[in-house]
Amino acid sequence: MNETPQADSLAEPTIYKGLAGVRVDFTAISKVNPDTNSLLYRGYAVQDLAARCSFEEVAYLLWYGELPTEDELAAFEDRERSLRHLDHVVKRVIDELPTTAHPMDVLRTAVSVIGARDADAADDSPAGNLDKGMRLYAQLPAIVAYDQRRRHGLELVEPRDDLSYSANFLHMSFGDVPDLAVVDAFDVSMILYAEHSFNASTFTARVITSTLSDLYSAVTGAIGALKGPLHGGANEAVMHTFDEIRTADRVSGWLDDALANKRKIMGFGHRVYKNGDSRVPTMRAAMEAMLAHYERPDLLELYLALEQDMGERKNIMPNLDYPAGPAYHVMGFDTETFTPLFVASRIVGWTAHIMEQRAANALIRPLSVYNGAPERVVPQ
Ligand SMILES: CC(=O)SCCNC(=O)CCNC(=O)[C@H](O)C(C)(C)COP(=O)(O)OP(=O)(O)OC[C@H]1O[C@@H](n2cnc3c(N)ncnc32)[C@H](O)[C@@H]1OP(=O)(O)O
Ligand SMILES: O=C([O-])CC(=O)C(=O)O
Repeated sequence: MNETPQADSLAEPTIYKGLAGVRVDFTAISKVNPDTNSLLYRGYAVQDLAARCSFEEVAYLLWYGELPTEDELAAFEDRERSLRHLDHVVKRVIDELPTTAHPMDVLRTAVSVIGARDADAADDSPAGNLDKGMRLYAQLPAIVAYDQRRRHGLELVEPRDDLSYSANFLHMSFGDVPDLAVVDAFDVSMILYAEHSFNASTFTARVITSTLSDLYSAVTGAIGALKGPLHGGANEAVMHTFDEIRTADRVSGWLDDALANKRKIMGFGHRVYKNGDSRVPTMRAAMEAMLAHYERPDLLELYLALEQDMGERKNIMPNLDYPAGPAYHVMGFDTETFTPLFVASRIVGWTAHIMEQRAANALIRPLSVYNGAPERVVPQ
């Protein structure tokens, strides 16, 4: 595991397909430990942060390296609340897009527009990047909420500056603030999704940053990487799976077919965790609270049946997207909005990594082994 590709003999190079098991850099932002099934953000266990902190405190922690004092938190919250309004040009551009466009494409486009309108887009100083990160963190909820509403023929709901990040996100999405239990469960999901070391989308952001490109370019690339169903797109795919299966008694037959057809079961498995995802117990508790709150025992039955059957047949455990999908569903989000919710949270982790990469940069450019046609002569 400590061997690097460079250590291989030139005669017989080893291919690290998918970069599996390769360590490409240090990071001080989070530690994923598959041996202990644990995840630390800046040294703090994620389940403790979810139990005791708000998403705002966790965002501050990931960016600044320490939890905020009371005064620091108040100033941070004030700043976030002051930046919540959807830019009118971004709204106009979104209005030009078909309502059939996938919300991840809308979000990617919106970030591009914000970047192209930022006169300081090229300022990649730590302060400049922190400022851009803060603006995106504050504005992505308005974009996600508005896009969902317009797809349902509903008007934009303006943000409220007397509400927390999560309460305001839900208010902009649904036009009212749900019970505190729902706000808390949503906040927990934001905390759990915020950061996960060198996952594919974060690595994409770091690759783009390594060329000295700007933060907006890195974030649009990361959104593209997160969209795929092997990564963030899995939370959406989990709900499609549930829609397909419909009831718990159909799980076994459905799984027979799916596995016989070599389908990947969305929301299960992980590149790093092989004995269960550190975040699942916390998200599962939040999801169970939501299924009880919205009186959906049928969905819990289906959830448990598929989890059990996958465990027994394949010994593959759920990842964070598995409990997040049904939780977002009962909260009232449409399925296509699930991965944009992931983006709204992960913007914090991505931008922390962009700043870390920028502070100790090396161009990311691995090697490949050519296996195409032998050298030949171009016909005259
Ligand atoms: C927040 C996140 O991004 S978490 C990840 C979200 N993604 C998903 O939920 C998509 C479904 N899961 C998967 O496709 C995979 O588990 C991944 C992509 C997440 C991880 O993949 P890898 O580390 O490359 O594992 P790999 O694909 O090599 O799997 C090893 C074996 O388990 C099988 N396997 C892994 N996950 C699954 C799954 N979800 N369903 C069925 N089989 C699976 C593979 O088919 C493979 O079997 P084989 O050896 O017989 O070919
Ligand atoms: O770490 C990964 O490969 C995927 C993941 O769980 C995440 O990005 O949250």
